[in-house]
Amino acid sequence: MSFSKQLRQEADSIFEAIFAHPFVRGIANGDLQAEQLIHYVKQDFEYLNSFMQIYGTAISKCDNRKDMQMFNEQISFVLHSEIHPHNNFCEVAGVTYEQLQGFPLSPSAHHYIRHMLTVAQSGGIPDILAVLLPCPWTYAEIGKRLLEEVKPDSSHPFHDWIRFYGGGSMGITDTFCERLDELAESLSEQQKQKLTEYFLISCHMEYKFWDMAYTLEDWPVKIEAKA
Ligand SMILES: Cc1ncc(CN)c(N)n1
Repeated sequence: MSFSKQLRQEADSIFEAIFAHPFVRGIANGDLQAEQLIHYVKQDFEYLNSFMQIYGTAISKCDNRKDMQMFNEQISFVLHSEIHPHNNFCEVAGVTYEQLQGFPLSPSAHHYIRHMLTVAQSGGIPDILAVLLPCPWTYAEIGKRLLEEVKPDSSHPFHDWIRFYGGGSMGITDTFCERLDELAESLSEQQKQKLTEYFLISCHMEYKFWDMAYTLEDWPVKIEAKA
């Protein structure tokens, strides 16, 4: 079995928990509250900014143009395409996208971003692929499942979101998996164990990110903004 298939198998219970999470069920049923959508977009805007910076770190560590191109194309995807699902949530919540930008991170978003940044700064390309993969992978599978289950028409509030993530092929997930499998061939079992740990923590953090949005997670003590 390929290394990426092993990763997917090890993470299966986390993927299933994500599919069953009330925020994901809320996308299927179209019954999320405006504040939950707003909290999600505020946090995800910052998350995707950091994600692009991590792609930049990955590019600085590449030793060939093919890998550089792979990461570079993903920066463009986030900048120019991944705004559509955010706009879908904003429209349903009745706010503009611009109103939701520049907010501080909530604990789970902070934790997830710091996890990816630490691995990206200390590791090489295999480490970076392992820590980033749950982001496209879980969303592609959520999208596919919801597309099959809901078969949303244009009257479904999250029609655009579901079609965006579920409509394509596995796209970048397959590309990242293929590259990771190639690189894993020359890694020791110990190194692969470390990559597995990075991957599983990111999967757990994908779950926590949905939970953060659903519960409107915030820091336990409020600090008054300075005048
Ligand atoms: C937290 C999170 N994970 C994944 C995705 C999909 N790129 C996202 N927008 N946000």
